[in-house]
Amino acid sequence: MTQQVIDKLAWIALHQRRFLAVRSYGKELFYLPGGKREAGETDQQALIREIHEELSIHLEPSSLRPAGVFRAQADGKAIGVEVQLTCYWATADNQQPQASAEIEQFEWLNSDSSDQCSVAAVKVLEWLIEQDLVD
Ligand SMILES: Nc1nc2c([nH]c(=O)n2[C@H]2C[C@H](O)[C@@H](COP(=O)(O)OP(=O)(O)OP(=O)(O)O)O2)c(=O)[nH]1
Repeated sequence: MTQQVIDKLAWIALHQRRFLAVRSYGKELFYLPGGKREAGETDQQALIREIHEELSIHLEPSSLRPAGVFRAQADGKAIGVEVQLTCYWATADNQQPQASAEIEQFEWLNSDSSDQCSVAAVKVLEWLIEQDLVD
């Protein structure tokens, strides 16, 4: 059996020991913002495009730094289909996030909200707690 992995990029944004999470229309759980590469895109280009589409925020290209890679069961997919989140730190320009495109809601979450997050997002959250970056 071939194992299916959905490869995605994600942005870890922190504010007052909370992390930024988004929920798409029609979905129950919150995700880390980000998405899949399009043909020919670098990680940087894909992440900047996705974050602009989802939150109307422009990430500064030179600020992107790898944070970690996290893999878990993909929300809403058949058992065994996994999502791999290649996560980056990045500085945004001065804008506040605005939910746009497919995003219905964004929230700054902490560990109290892990039951509202996808398994992959919880993995990132657990790592942020270990690093003492989120409460
Ligand atoms: N960006 C992101 N995606 C996540 C997280 N957790 C998680 O399970 N996913 C999953 C949800 C989907 O099963 C999978 C692919 O998401 P997607 O939005 O690119 O794809 P989709 O299957 O919903 O839609 P499509 O693009 O194939 O039309 O990624 C997360 O924290 N962040």
